[in-house]
Amino acid sequence: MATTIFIIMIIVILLLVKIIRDKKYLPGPWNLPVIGYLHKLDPTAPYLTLTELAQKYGPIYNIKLGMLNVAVLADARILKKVLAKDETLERSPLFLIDTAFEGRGLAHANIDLWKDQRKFAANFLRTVGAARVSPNRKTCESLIKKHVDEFVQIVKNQALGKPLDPSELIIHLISSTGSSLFLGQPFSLNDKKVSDLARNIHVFIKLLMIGTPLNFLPFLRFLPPYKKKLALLKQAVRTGRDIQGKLIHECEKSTNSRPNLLKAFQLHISESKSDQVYTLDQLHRLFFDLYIGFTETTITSLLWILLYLAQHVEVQTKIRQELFWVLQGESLELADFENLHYTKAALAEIARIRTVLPLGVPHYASENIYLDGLTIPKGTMIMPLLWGIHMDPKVHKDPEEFRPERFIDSDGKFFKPESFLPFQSGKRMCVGEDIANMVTTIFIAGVLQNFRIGAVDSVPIDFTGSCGAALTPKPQKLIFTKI
Ligand code: HEM
Repeated sequence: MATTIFIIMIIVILLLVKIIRDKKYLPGPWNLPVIGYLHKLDPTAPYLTLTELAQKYGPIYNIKLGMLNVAVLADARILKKVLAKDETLERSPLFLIDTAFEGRGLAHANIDLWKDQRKFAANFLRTVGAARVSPNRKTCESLIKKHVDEFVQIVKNQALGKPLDPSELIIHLISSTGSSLFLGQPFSLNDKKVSDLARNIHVFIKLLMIGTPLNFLPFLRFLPPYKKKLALLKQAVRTGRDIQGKLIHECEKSTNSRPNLLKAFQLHISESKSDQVYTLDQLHRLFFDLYIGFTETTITSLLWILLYLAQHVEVQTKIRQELFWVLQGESLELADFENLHYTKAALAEIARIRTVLPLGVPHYASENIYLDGLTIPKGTMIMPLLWGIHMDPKVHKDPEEFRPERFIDSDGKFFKPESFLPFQSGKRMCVGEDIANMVTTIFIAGVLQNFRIGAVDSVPIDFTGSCGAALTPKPQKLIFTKI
């Protein structure tokens, strides 16, 4: 009996020490054993629950999701400091993500593979002109323009003045731009494989919601609803790999001389000392990651852009006027971008008010992180709460108001405040920032030089969105009329 009481006392003391030690680290709400704070996360909008907690506990706090410690960072300055450290380069273990990516590819690759593949991907993007410093930026610009022109022509010919849900056309625009860019092949409008892949990715990303309990409590996979979800995810991975296998195969057979991922990769297969990295499997996974990165985020961005422009006709007018003055009747060139201050401000405001990745892409503390007197313990998931940063009323006044002017300085020029981080920061920040900005700018210019965008009469635009890994707008119709 005395031994039992002694053991219980030791356990209680150890638990108390742990609780006190945890409290010393970061503030945060009380968590239940095993499930942590999962029961309180809004399953459809976890970024809102986490932003409310930031208002209560401050811009850096700790919660438990399942058994995993999570440091939620809702302050841009702190987030940048944390992501600048080599000890936070790794991705966090998350059951669904690990099941889908198996530590390979690029975006969720284990750290050694990531170092090599990140360099490879950055070089490849430079080669095809999809980077800020590249001799081939003009080629990339023409490629995007060609696809945007195609979009404009289809709307003109088939949907002018009629209610149109633009999502299918946008999916086609972006997925064929992505294929041209990564595989060097322009795919025809009738090639369903390309947009099927993007559609499949959309399903996949919806299933990959970071806040889902299955990510933190893998044993749930044996219960029916989660079992079904896991089966759907595995099916989406199989379908995706099947379609991309066909695309890569077509690329292999092609006589096209444009650079492509396959050629670049094969060059490494012959030069590489390690046959562990440059394998066919890794090529497929890398293509998948680049394709996901490219399609899901830019499709989502373009849809939000159309909805916000449709709601704010005065912003359309200002962008059109700016394009008129800067271009003077000529067509848009990359060199013009730096003079399109209002256009860039409008695009930034849309990226702020509807953050495409509201929970960012989490990292992981592989060592204790010491910062401004705070400690993030080794083994903690680092969650960049991008929504919380972009909607913080202390840094973005009246955050729910759509106001491009907040990105214009006193000289009338576009400026990027520190608290605007749609692509995160640090060594692992998005590799596609530059190409994403090229696509959105060329798109907005192409569309507004040809159309006035409006809501369908008496149907209010729905800005709520639905949240998987990305926050995507709900399907809805708009009207494109001739200017
Ligand atoms: C509006 C468009 C986009 C947004 C908002 C966005 C956002 C992000 C964010 C927040 C990350 C996580 C960075 C980190 O872990 O610190 C990321 C990573 C990544 N993005 Fe993007 N992205 C966009 C477009 C693109 C495009 C066009 C590509 C394709 C070229 C791309 C490819 C990737 C890849 C491969 C990663 C993983 C990087 C790594 O782990 O090293 N993204 N993106």
